[in-house]
Amino acid sequence: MPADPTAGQPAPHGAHAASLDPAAAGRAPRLLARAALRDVPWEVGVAKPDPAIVVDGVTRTFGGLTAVSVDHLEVQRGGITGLIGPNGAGKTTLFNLLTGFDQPNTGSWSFDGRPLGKLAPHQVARLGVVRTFQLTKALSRLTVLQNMLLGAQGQKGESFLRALVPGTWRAQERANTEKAMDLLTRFKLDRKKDDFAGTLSGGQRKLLEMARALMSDPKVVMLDEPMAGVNPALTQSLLGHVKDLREQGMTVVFVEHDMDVVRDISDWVVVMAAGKVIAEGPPESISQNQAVVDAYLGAHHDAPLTVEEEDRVLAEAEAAIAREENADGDVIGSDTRREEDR
Ligand SMILES: Nc1ncnc2c1ncn2[C@@H]1O[C@H](COP(=O)(O)OP(=O)(O)OP(=O)(O)O)[C@@H](O)[C@H]1O
Repeated sequence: MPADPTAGQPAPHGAHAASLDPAAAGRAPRLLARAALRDVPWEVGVAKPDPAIVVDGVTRTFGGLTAVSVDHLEVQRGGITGLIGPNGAGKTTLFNLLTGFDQPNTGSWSFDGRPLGKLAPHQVARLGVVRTFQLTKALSRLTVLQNMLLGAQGQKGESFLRALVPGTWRAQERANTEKAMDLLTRFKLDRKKDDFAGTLSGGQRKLLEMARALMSDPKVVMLDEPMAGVNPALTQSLLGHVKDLREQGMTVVFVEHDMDVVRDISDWVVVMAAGKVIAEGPPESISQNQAVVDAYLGAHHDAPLTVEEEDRVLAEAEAAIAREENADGDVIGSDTRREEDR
């Protein structure tokens, strides 16, 4: 736990009590984000010094299943927040709700103090919150460049009056194309600009989707499993791009299953299980958290066990076997089970 006297005491929700450490001024955004969160207690629903997104009482049920039930969650501005949890924990559903792709049964949430509930995805995007999808939504029959231009905000050509003044939208179109090409160059997709998106590899599509999300100059970028299905060479490049977003002052929330990736890039980690937030804290706090270990083991662990988890599971199995041996004295039978366990 942090060496902070208030640790263990939940800060009042929505409080902007702590300000950025003045000594941190002039530091890199990564260090600023870490410094801002340094003294935040590792508690579910804890207030952040400068929250960009605040979620209150959001629930979403499908029939009898509660997919999301989040009492209170704050996302620190300018940091990278990793959202993790076993399969079916409610991560994607929460993303869908926060970005207007789904509607909750109850609850509210805001960005920069502005309520976002009931807004359509394009309205949420216009306010500066954009997302990518677990399965990429790049339109295969459009070229890479056309996909990028679809991501641009405020297409002046769409307005009837402006369409009467072609010069206005031509200038806008030129500016958008220039911006798209800059982004494509940054994401090393510029040479593919005229290829159909459908011909790109899985990893290149992920890059395209991230680049397209940036066309609208977002303030918050929500990435749903940006690394899934991406080959190792592109993973490094994608990771670099996610870190870049923070360097440019954006707030990033991303869903990820690979704990090495989560540890590498997150300033803060939020863990969901069965729709609820069950833990939050810096990456180093998460693997020690019993509720998190239990949630993953309960979900039959879709990711490889850590060495500590493996040791714990083996120790528990050995203790159970020893108990059985003591109970019925059937040493030979137990030894057989022991072999099977190995
Ligand atoms: N449209 C839907 N209709 C019915 N049930 C749904 C729907 N969408 C999600 N669910 C259920 O809600 C729960 C949460 O799903 P969700 O996809 O949000 O989990 P997740 O944490 O993103 O999982 P994963 O890591 O596997 O992507 C799951 O039990 C899922 O089956």
